Amino acid sequence: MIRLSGVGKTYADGTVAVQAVDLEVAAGELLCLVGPSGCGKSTTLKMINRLIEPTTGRIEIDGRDVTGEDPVKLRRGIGYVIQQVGLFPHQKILTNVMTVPLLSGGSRAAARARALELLELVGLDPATYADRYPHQLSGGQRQRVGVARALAADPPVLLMDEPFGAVDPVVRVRLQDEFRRLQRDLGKTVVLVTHDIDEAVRMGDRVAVFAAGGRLAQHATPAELLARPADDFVADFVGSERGLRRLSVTPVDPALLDPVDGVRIGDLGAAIEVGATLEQALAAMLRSDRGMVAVRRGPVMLGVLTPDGVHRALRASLSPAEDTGSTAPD
Ligand SMILES: Nc1ncnc2c1ncn2[C@@H]1O[C@H](COP(=O)(O)OP(=O)(O)OP(=O)(O)O)[C@@H](O)[C@H]1O
Repeated sequence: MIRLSGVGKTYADGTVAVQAVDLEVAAGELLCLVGPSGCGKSTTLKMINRLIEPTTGRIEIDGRDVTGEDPVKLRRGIGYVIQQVGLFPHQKILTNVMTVPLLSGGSRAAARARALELLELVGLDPATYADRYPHQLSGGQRQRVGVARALAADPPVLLMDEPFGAVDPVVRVRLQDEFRRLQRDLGKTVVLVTHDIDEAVRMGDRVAVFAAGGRLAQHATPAELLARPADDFVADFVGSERGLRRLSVTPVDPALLDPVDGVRIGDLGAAIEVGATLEQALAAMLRSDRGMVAVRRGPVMLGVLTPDGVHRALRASLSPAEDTGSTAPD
């Protein structure tokens, strides 16, 4: 859906912000751009909606070369969410969300109905919040309005620059989870910039790690990135806790469970649903103080997961080519 081919940006003063980057984002996928300060993440994002013109390369959305399009029209079809939400301070929340549909020529009644629906969708009760002004909201609530406003024109693509940067860690995790659910439900294609590796691996279907000088160091799924960093820079950036982080991005694999037969009911401890991550499985084991946890799909018991099973699941989550530590067949 979005394809960057050899896209680079050198600013007028000679600063190389982005070096020939190749990236693809499939329809409905969420890609996180992550890396240290000044490595070209925002520049890359802004080249997609032509707030910044690339010096080299080509950007396509749905096969259309966007460099040939009218930037204003292009931006109406691409939602944009930034950290300082940029709400109009003297307009009510409802009016703020209605702005884009009105600009696109929709009727007032339709824009209003859509805005009310979106406020509901992002978890802001319209009865309470629609008539408030931005300064009467908390940072997290303003961020939700920013997301509602970006969704108002129903764009297939959303670009987000540190969208949850201004809120405290607890609210941040909640917003991340809620947004991820919303994005999956609505099937939006999202490119999200963050400097936080935890946010990147938590939210991204794929993660692009940028290094100094706008070099794309690695583009991979969170599990691959944490298991096999491409070089020392990425290994350092994902941190020494990457082993632990892998637990939170690796789902429980039903094929790797031990059979439930022969396990005494009293030894089973807690039960988790099959979609859970290994981190949630371990947390359940620790909570129930047992060396295993039952895994079920609805009412059906699939098997039990043990710490050894967790280890096997981590090994199995690597693609065969990457699993250099695997034993040779006998
Ligand atoms: N208008 C400009 N003129 C010259 N250099 C610029 C300009 N805008 C950005 N830069 C430089 O380009 C590089 C990349 O900047 P960019 O904002 O894309 O980085 P970033 O990864 O988003 O950083 P941060 O996480 O700090 O926001 C930086 O070295 C920055 O100083």
